[in-house]
Amino acid sequence: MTDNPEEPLIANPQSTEGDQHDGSHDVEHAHESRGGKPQVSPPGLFIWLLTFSAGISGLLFGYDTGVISATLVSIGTSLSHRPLTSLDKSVITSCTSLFALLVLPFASSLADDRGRKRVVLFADTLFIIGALCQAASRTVEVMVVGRSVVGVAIGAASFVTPLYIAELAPATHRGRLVTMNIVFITLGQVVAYVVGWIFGTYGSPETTGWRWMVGLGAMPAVCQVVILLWMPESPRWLVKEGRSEEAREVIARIAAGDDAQDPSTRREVDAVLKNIEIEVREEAMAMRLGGTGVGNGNGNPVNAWMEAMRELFRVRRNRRALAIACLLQGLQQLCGFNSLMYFSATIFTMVGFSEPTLISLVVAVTNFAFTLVALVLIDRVGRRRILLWSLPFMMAGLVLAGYGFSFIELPDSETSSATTTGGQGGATIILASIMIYVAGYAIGLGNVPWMQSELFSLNVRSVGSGVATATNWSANFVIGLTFLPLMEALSPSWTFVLYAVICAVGYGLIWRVYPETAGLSLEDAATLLGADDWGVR
Ligand SMILES: O[C@H]1[C@H](O)[C@@H](O)[C@H](O)[C@@H](O)[C@H]1O
Repeated sequence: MTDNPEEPLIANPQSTEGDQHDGSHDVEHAHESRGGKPQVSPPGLFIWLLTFSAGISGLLFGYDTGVISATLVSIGTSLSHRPLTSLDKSVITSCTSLFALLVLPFASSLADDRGRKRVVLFADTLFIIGALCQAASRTVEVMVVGRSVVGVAIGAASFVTPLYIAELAPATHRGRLVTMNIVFITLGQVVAYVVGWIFGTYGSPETTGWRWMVGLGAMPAVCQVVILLWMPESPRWLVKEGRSEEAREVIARIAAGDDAQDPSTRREVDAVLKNIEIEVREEAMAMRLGGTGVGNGNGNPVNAWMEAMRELFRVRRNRRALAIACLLQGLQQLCGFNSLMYFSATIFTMVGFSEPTLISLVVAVTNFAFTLVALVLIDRVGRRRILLWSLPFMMAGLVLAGYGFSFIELPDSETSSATTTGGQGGATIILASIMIYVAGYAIGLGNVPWMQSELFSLNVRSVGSGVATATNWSANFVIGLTFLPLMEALSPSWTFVLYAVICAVGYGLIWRVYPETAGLSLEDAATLLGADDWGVR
């Protein structure tokens, strides 16, 4: 379908016409109404339940990344009987991103070998162990071990949850359901900031307050284990494992919101299953012809992973999918958003706000509120368009923040703990511009990169998503490490302008190479990239 350059690339999510002309029907959840007008039924209760249970991983991801800022300022001398040094703080913070990064190759190979759901359960076990380990820690070293275990859990969950949801979701609602995961991440960050503020203000931080903050992370993980035990595996993975009958049952349960006994629903189920089977067969054949072995690594997960990696770089459309996914994930972090997530209290102290932790809640709440807006818009507007619309707001916010900082007079060094002699006007401009920037980020770049799995064809979907997620965590690590030194070396104004320049470069690249994938089936979206113009037209 995608070879036709005249084809509309923003498939109307209210219509399935664009998906049906190649014989492989993408009729998920769409029907002809009496008037002959296609109708899309809302996702059924089951698919919402599934998304909700899978989304708890997002809540844990958000909570554990957000809670560290409050924890660090509450620990006092309760670890190793001494105050934390700057090095302790950096190691405690960054070991999480580092381990999130390191686990990805293993998580993606495990997801292919054992299934998506098992990886989510594996991550939960680690979330629980990591939370308890942190809460019980008496020394900095044990705390670092706890944060690293949580890092492994976050890395595995951040990669497999969007994949699991995308493979279960009907095409017409996929964007919205994957965005639900980001809603949970940003909600987790809001909860972490609120919990941090409550325990920091009203608890006894030096003794137990901070232990509660980190220990509470175990609770959602326990709930998720219980719910997920009743949830099915991804039908696409089941077909790949030769378990088509089980896959049919799952697809039927997903379609049951439309009445499973209805003949048109049964036809839908058959069509969706056939579509997946065709893709799995074609890919196995392509791998054989390409001389990359039998396509399953002869039963050895490491060989299978290596084969999939070779396939990822050998085939043009896979390389392109990878380039786009890594571009978006890298940009999501290099635009500087998480420097606000981790250091907003520091920034607001610097510009002279008296309640910096409360003000920094503005960042988390704006991020959450505009992720909800994205939830409504994403399938209607489309991924490419929403990015091209929101990036200019981010750039404007960053440049304006840079301008606001020019009113603030900082002492010569120590930007992190400085007080300001600047006027109220500068502080207000900075707060308003940061809100514009965060809103733009949450609508586009905060969630679109996580739609990455729809760019890849099935045989490389898991490794491709893994590499792209690794790009995200590497860039996250770099931003966390360089923000404060950059503020000192370049000045706050130029640091924010630098992030604006990165966004501008990203805008150009997205405009050039990122095609619209909204409303397409995962199979069609992956095919789009084979076109000469990268599918952008
Ligand atoms: O999509 C999420 C979300 O935008 C979070 O707020 C951010 O902290 C994460 O780094 C990102 O991956």
